Amino acid sequence: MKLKITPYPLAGRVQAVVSKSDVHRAMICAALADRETVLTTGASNRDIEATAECLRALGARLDSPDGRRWRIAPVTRPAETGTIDCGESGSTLRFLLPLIPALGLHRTVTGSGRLPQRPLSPLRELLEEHGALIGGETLPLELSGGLAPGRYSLPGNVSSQYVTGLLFALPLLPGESEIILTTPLESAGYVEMTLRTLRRFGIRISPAENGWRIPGGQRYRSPGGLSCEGDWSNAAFYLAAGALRSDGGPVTVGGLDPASPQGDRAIVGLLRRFGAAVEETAGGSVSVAPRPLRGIEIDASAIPDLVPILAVCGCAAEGETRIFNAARLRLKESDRLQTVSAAIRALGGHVDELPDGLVIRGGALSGGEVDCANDHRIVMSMAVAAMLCGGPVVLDGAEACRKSYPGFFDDYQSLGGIADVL
Ligand SMILES: O=C(O)C1=C[C@@H](OP(=O)(O)O)[C@@H](O)[C@H](O)C1
Ligand SMILES: C=C(OP(=O)(O)O)C(=O)O
Repeated sequence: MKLKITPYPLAGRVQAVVSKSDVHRAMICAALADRETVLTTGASNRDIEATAECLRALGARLDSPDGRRWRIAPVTRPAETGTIDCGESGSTLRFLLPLIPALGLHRTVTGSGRLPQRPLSPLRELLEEHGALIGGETLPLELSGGLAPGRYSLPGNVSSQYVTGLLFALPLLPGESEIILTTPLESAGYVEMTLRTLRRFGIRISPAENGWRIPGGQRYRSPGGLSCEGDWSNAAFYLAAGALRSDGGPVTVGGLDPASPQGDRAIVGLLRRFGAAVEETAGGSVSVAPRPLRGIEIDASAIPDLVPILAVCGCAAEGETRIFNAARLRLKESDRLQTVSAAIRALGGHVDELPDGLVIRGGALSGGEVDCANDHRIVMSMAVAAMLCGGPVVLDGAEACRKSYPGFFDDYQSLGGIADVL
């Protein structure tokens, strides 16, 4: 779908959508638990649907009678074989892969879009070392065998999703296991989210030197009901929009927990460092109003998903914005260092692509057509970048926002944005 955006300053209030990261974790724990769980999530998205479908294929029962809550009955007697389709969701794939051998199941695991190209080593090798049998070079993979408790050593800078996947599976094994990180952990907030959800389901995990110790033989215990939290990653698009034009804003996003373990909460401090006026209220709202912005240096190791929108902020800031420690961005739904650079250039901006980062020079944007590369975060960041353009912007492939935020353009229009299907 091609969408034409007519530049207009956004202002007003929207409610945060649910964090898909929080929902994936809660759904998986609920599917492993001792009794039914009701999750309150609000509206769903493609990635959440992918996890739900995969958990069904593992033998859990999930239904969402009102589209805002999920009733999840745990895996009881799973079928011997079957296929689990992770769609385009990297989290779903990396979180569920270790569970298949841990539960002693035989499954074909598949996925689409860029997922087959996204890395699975060293998770795959670790699982094979510990007894899993994995057939196929890339997706679809055939998994069987079992998983033995023990020492799981892996680097911390490829994807934190590997660590999360192991943290779900290892408590189910008959003996104690350890996860040892051989390099410092990036995206650490996501592992904090995992540990918090595991605690809510009664799973004990203790920190150890460079990793965690995981007692075996544990049972997931359902808390009965659980509410998933608002998404700082997607809120960041609209919070940034509040800062970008002197004749726009303020933009307020409600439903955000200031104490959330989500690393992307860092958007508040980053927008302040750019120079924006940011106000947080006790009720969980954040309001951002424009001020003159200046370029800053940003270490992206803990906040990979913020990079596309931070690059757009860089376009609106005076001077240079440098984003570093972002090599992992090449392994997402698109090679985001390349696709963000190409998109900003297509709109007339100035950006240099480095092996592990971006340098953006602020200045006026003209407008133009952007290939969104089937990447939701490119769609949403460039819809916001359109506010900075002198002429219209055409987003080619705007439907990719369904991966995490299907209502993105409804909210865009409620803030005054002008988006027309071509
Ligand atoms: O655990 C999660 O929910 C996620 C972890 C991050 O990935 P990496 O750890 O691979 O950076 C992030 O980019 C992704 O959108 C969601
Ligand atoms: C990288 C992302 O998700 P995933 O890895 O789950 O596909 C994302 O949402 O930006």
